[in-house]
Amino acid sequence: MSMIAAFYSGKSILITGATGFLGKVLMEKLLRTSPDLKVIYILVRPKAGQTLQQRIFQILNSKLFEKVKEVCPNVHEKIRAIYADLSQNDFAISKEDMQELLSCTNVIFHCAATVRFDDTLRHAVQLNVTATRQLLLMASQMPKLEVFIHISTAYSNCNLKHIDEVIYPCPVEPKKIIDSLEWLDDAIIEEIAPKLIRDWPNIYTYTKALGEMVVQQESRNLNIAIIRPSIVGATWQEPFPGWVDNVNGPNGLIIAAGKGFLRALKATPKAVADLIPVDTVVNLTLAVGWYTAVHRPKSTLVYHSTSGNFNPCNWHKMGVQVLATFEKIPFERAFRRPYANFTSNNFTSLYWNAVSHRAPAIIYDCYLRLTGRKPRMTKLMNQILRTASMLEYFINRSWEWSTYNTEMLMSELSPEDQRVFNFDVRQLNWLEYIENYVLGVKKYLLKEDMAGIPEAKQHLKRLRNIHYLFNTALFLIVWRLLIARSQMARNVWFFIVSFCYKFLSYFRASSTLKV
Ligand SMILES: CCCCCCCCCCCCCCCCCCCCCCCCCCCCCC(=O)SCCNC(=O)CCNC(=O)[C@H](O)C(C)(C)COP(=O)(O)OP(=O)(O)OC[C@H]1O[C@@H](n2cnc3c(N)ncnc32)[C@H](O)[C@@H]1OP(=O)(O)O
Ligand SMILES: NC(=O)C1=CN([C@@H]2O[C@H](COP(=O)(O)OP(=O)(O)OC[C@H]3O[C@@H](n4cnc5c(N)ncnc54)[C@H](OP(=O)(O)O)[C@@H]3O)[C@@H](O)[C@H]2O)C=CC1
Repeated sequence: MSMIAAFYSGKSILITGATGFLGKVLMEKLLRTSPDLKVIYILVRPKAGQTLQQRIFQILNSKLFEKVKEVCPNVHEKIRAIYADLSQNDFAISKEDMQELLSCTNVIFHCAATVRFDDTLRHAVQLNVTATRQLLLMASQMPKLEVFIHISTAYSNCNLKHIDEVIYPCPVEPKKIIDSLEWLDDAIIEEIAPKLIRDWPNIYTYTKALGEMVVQQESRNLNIAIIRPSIVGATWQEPFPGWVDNVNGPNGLIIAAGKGFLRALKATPKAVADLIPVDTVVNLTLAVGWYTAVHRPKSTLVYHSTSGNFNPCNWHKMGVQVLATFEKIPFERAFRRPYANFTSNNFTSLYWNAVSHRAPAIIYDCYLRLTGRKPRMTKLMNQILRTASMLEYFINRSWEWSTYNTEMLMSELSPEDQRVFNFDVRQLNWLEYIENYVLGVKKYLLKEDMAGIPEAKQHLKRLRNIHYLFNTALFLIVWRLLIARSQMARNVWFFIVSFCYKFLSYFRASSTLKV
């Protein structure tokens, strides 16, 4: 019997960010392993013209939840969606709902955040810092609360090289920042933002660091733990391999590379690609929830959910495997054949951007214009290059994350829990994982059918022929221009032609002799 699963049985669990990538997998695993939990409260806002109910209906009827329905047929009854906007005062939750949450909640998983690297400082602080403080305040008024789990990121201290499982202080107190945002206007905030974030690469990682500090300062006598995942990727095993549902992190770049838009990346091939499957993060999160509630550690423990020091893989290996998978399982209607180049040199990177990215986009847009269609490739390419440049910081460095707490927890689990809530990435086979990942991107993000693979392969062959034809034509044109202008080029040309002629004559003569 799993002790972790038993712990969540009968519990009322509050999840923020349940409609996000991590939140959905967390909700799925909870329902599948503890189908007799009492209720999962999820704080949701209406979005993209959908009501709360429509959003939940769509999530629960997605492929991700198919297995859950076998063990928990009344899954809809287990989820109680509560209208909330985390950027508002009191989360804009109604009085009745708030009362219910305060009196019933046993466990909190705080996953909600803005993960955009380029968000405004005001919005990122509202979501990643103020909302965390507000949730902690709510938690302190919950008499039945046993544990509060805060999801942070392994990159919250990415301005350091070696990162321990401790909360590091930020140069400016979060409270001071929250207070000043109340009276400063947006223009001034954006002006001071670079000075505040100092050596953090973006507002996201900086505000996640502030969020952790808030957790430490406002923890009162709450039973809290922090999880720090690195780059969260598609599912490894559960509920099935390769599930992924947004374009964040590597996903968008995998699409761009598979469709042949992105053919070079400013990356350090030997740097560690610290990817961690989302189901591994969820298993660790649930195990930490159980451990913290049952063992009540004296201080707030931080757990790193990273792969680098258990089972390292570098960007070169990952890139090669991604490309190999594109050969086997190509994406449909690629713009160019997937090809790749990692370079850490600025000049080479500029060269590849011009030759491999911008020039083909401009040529294609000219073709669209000439055929009376609207040009779109340059805009798309700019978007992809902007995204790639935002992620560059993370693919050109390696970090060392200590994992004492994560390893301690692993040793505390029963063999059954180690199996059901496996977060041991030493067992992960990268080649297999990446293949499933790319397949998942094709199936669940691009919604492409496997039956289209032969046609996609044909399309790539056609692209290869066009590529050869284009290169040959380009070579001949350049050469013709050179010959017309330079005596030296003419001499070289006559030398090559006479050499080939002599070689062929010799070959013909020797084959005639043999006969
Ligand atoms: C030595 C030789 C070796 C050879 C080997 C071969 C090498 C191969 C080289 C080339 C090929 C590459 C192959 C790929 C293989 C592996 C991939 C490696 C990449 C790994 C990247 C790792 C990055 C890790 C970062 C981790 C940081 C910390 C993790 C976290 O804690 S949180 C989660 C991270 N958060 C995010 O990822 C959010 C990032 N996104 C943003 O901040 C923003 O979206 C933005 C990028 C700033 C863009 O903002 P905009 O306002 O301009 O646009 P908007 O958001 O409105 O979106 C516009 C449209 O673009 C789409 N889009 C958004 N994000 C992405 C994306 N990441 N990729 C692609 N497309 C994206 C979006 O959907 C919109 O589309 P539309 O709706 O159709 O308009
Ligand atoms: N993905 C990754 O690579 C990593 C993620 N993390 C952390 O994991 C956690 C989850 O990330 P992930 O699932 O990837 O992110 P997503 O962007 O997929 O999900 C974010 C969630 O937060 C919710 N949210 C955002 N703003 C509000 C708001 N104003 N009111 C209510 N809900 C809101 C979103 O709701 P809605 O659907 O309505 O937008 C969504 O459910 C975050 O704390 C993140 O920092 C850490 C390391 C890596």
